[in-house]
Amino acid sequence: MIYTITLNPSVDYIVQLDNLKTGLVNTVDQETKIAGGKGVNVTRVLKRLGHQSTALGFVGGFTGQFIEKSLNDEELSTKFIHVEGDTRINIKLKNSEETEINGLSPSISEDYVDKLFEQLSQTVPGDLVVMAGSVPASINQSIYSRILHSLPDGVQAIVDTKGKALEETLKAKPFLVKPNHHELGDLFGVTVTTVDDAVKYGKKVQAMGAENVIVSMAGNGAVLITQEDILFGNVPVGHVKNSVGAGDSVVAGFLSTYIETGDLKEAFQSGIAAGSASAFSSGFCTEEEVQTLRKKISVKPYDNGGGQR
Ligand SMILES: Nc1ncnc2c1ncn2[C@@H]1O[C@H](COP(=O)(O)OP(=O)(O)O)[C@@H](O)[C@H]1O
Ligand SMILES: O=P(O)(O)OC[C@H]1O[C@](O)(COP(=O)(O)O)[C@@H](O)[C@@H]1O
Repeated sequence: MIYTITLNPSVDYIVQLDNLKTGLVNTVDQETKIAGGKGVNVTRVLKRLGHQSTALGFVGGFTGQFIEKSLNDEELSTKFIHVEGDTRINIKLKNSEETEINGLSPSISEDYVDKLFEQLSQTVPGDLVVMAGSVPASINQSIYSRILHSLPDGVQAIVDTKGKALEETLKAKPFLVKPNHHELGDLFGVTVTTVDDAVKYGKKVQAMGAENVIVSMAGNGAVLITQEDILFGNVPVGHVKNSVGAGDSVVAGFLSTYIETGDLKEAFQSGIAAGSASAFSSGFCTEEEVQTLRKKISVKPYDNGGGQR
């Protein structure tokens, strides 16, 4: 079984507003409301790539109902824990740049966290757990690490988070983490701009405990650091329509091929393809789009001396 955990899901309110005038009344040009949050998006994309998973996490209020209904309409399996308060709304404002305003999550009491641990006690060796997204302020930032320690041997865990939650997670030795270059830089108080930087700081993340590390660098390619190799993959050229969920698609694309082949390099290639396919579409990637883009990506050993900067 595959489980995704979204402690902090969201209703993503994605608006196109080409000519924003601050301090005045604006009317959006286009809008979409979508059930989001990192683990939720991983469950969604996994299904598109032919893999069933169950979305776990906390939802509450009218926004929580919207998320559950949307996912059930998409025939995705969910076992959310219902909390008091409204699940947050995240505004994604698109014009010549993308501005994000993420809402506050509801307060989640320890009883609900205990319920999540109860659900996870059902996991068995061979299962995969994806923990993705921020940790609500009311929950200790070490929760992913606690979850990792609670899982039976033989359950592999992928963690996609940032800041303190990422730092804490590494101590519990996850199978894979996927920071983007901003999140990687923030962890060390530096700016990561080049592939060399991504490799340098990605290796530090590995030394801090992650077995494998993917550093995604938006349009500048991605790096995979495994126990044996350091690989670089280009991203295909295309028009980015909506990058919300592109990183989550990398995780889903990777996982989907990893389950099928057990091959990290193949999985990495699919991850990039899924990320770009989602970025190039107004919603999320389809399997066909991923297969098409996959052929345009070459994954090569990172060459310290050569032209991948
Ligand atoms: N300009 C782009 N061209 C092609 N692919 C892109 C572009 N921007 C993002 N992507 C795809 O989305 C993935 C994730 O983007 P990134 O910005 O690194 O992460 P996140 O969405 O987590 O912030 C990239 O690895 C790539 O596959
Ligand atoms: O939990 P966080 O880190 O605040 O992120 C939540 C946001 O990330 C998303 O999952 C999108 O993530 P990516 O663009 O990185 O794939 C949105 O659906 C959501 O609004």
